[in-house]
Amino acid sequence: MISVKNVIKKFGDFIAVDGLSFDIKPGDVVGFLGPNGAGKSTTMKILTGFIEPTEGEVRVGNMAMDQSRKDIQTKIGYLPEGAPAYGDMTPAQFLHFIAEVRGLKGDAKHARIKEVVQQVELQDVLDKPIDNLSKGFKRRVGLAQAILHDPEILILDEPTDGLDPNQKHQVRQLIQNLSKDKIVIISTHILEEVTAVCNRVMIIADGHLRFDSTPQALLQRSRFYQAVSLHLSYSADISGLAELPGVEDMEVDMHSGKVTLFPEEGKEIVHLVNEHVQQRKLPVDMLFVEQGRLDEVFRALTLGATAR
Ligand SMILES: Nc1ncnc2c1ncn2[C@@H]1O[C@H](COP(=O)(O)OP(=O)(O)OP(=O)(O)O)[C@@H](O)[C@H]1O
Repeated sequence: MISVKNVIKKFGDFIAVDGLSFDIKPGDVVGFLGPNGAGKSTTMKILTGFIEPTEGEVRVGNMAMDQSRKDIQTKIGYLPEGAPAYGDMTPAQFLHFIAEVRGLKGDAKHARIKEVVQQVELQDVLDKPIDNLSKGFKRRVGLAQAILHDPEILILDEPTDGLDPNQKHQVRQLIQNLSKDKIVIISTHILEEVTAVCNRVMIIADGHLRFDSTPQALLQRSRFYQAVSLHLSYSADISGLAELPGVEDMEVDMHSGKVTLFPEEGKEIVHLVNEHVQQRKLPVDMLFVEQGRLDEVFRALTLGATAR
């Protein structure tokens, strides 16, 4: 369990993190979202003991960060922003070095390195200097060092940044395949990543926590949640759709022929809409229930946050 109480971080007069408090329990895979400069990386650095908060307390289990930093850090794997590494080393050398720092030895060390190299697919670049690798491969080296000692807590600052779509998918699978009693905290700008891998979302803006719940609860805040969209192949009288019980609003895009029906809160309208379409023989070639739009909710929650 990670416990954060009233954490404030100031850089001079500037307040980067402003009174954060939350608990994270084993099994939580937290998506940490926020606009640029919101304080995500700063918070992650505080959670790893990499920098100290100006005020407040971080505890991991029964240990306080300011008293047991080294012991806590043995439990944490951390992928910092940009994945710094020793650029003149090869991934093979770097991972051996990190494995030793993490206390792995002998056969166990070799077996674990081999396993991790396969997991993040580094086989082809093991003997090239890290400096010469592409951004995506550098990121994978960073990820490999973070998971090498199979930590209880994994803190990943934009883990899929710079990866191609296949690698993004693979990293998400890797996170999903981690044992279920770990704590994983991932910062990302990719909103869909959160619904793909996380069971909890925290949104910060201006150093404040603006949202802390499930991805589903985030989607439910969207005006589009459970809305029904349909597409007409040619124009027809659709006025009756807006009159259906449970329909609060209707929007029509004349250009594309797309019609969206917004339900009253908590109402499920798809069956009635479908029935109406059949009865009136409306020329509908596509009809689907919207899942909610994360970008819209994110904007609403972080609106007014200053760019920092
Ligand atoms: N060492 C530092 N000295 C001064 N200001 C800092 C320092 N580190 C971070 N900041 C400032 O604190 C604020 C929060 O930065 P942080 O890197 O935590 O944001 P972030 O949410 O991770 O942003 P991004 O999404 O752009 O990575 C920013 O305004 C940043 O410029």
